[in-house]
Amino acid sequence: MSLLDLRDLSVTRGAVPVLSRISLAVAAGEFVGLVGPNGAGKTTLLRAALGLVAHEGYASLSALPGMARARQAAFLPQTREVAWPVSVAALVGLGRVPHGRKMQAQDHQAVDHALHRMDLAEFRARNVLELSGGELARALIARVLAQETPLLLADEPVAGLDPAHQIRTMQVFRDLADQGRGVVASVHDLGLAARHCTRLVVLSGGRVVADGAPMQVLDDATLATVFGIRAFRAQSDGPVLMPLSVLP
Ligand SMILES: Nc1ncnc2c1ncn2[C@@H]1O[C@H](COP(=O)(O)OP(=O)(O)OP(=O)(O)O)[C@@H](O)[C@H]1O
Repeated sequence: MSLLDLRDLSVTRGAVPVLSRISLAVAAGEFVGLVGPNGAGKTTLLRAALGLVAHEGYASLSALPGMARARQAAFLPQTREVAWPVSVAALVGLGRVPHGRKMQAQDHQAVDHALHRMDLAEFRARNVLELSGGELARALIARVLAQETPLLLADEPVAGLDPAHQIRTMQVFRDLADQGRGVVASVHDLGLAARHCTRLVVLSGGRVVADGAPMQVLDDATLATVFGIRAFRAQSDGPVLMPLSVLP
């Protein structure tokens, strides 16, 4: 069964087509990495899939009423601004709002679990306005984890995290997929994407230009034509891909 179904999804900004007839289904058990150069349409695709951007075509989530959609899919936006001086635990607890009741034991458990997964247990009482950029990014990821939805959509979740927390976050997402949930995340680091995702979708110029197993998708031709780079490949406890140089 698909957790997300997009059919002929198109978005136009002004007179400019930003997404052109994207068809994509995401099943339980998949961790889909959305990769592509700056401006390829990754953010627009995630937002249109959620119905946050006017679009043509069909997006299964956008057809749902707000609260039902928030119980089906959690969304981590690219911007990480928090305006209120609340505790980390209170921020993460906002992930429980779609479950629509006063916080109960299972809600507190979900918050604790999310804090632990993002290595934030010691920060739970800290004012979010006093976190570093990476700590705040992790707190916002914890919030979407606490939402405990079948599907998680994340826009550049590992940007700004240190290497250990990048790997840990990608592993958390992979674990969610392995446990039968679905994750779609835009990722610029092709090495992390190749290593942790079960599937990569390559966007370029608002179109899907490749879709499949990570190391097959990131072949020399795609790296050259879409990203303008060449890369080193190896195997070491899984696939290794290291961008090496920009092609002339
Ligand atoms: N409100 C807007 N008005 C006009 N053009 C827009 C608007 N929002 C986005 N675009 C354009 O749509 C295209 C896709 O933008 P989008 O943010 O989806 O790309 P992206 O793949 O997420 O890029 P990045 O990797 O830089 O975050 C870009 O060319 C961008 O300039």
